[in-house]
Amino acid sequence: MPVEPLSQKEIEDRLAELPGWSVDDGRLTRTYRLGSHFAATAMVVHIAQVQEELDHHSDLTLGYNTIALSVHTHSAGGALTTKDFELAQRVTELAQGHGAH
Ligand SMILES: C[C@H](O)[C@H](O)[C@H]1CNC2=NC(N)=NC(=O)C2=N1
Repeated sequence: MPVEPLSQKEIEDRLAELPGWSVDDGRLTRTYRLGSHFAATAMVVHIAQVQEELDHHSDLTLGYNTIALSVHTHSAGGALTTKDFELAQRVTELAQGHGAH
């Protein structure tokens, strides 16, 4: 089912509920720092599981002890949609359990 682009106001309202996330070059983004490379890798796997469940996938970059996410909706021509914010919300929820900040 197609998803509609969010308006600027809707994006700002949703962003206000997601501390640490920002819109950069039209993509919803966030970087996390973890305690070790292995901890960061485990969180990447957990995010990948959620992305498969949601059928919505970010560009996910693993560093030494960092993770960077960047997402927009390909099927909406690269706009931001509720699917991007749903993924960000799920990642925010799981981040706490990984000790990510
Ligand atoms: C066929 C499959 O459902 C689509 O290609 C999904 C997969 N993951 C996706 N991820 C993102 N970020 N945008 C999409 O439009 C998208 N579409």
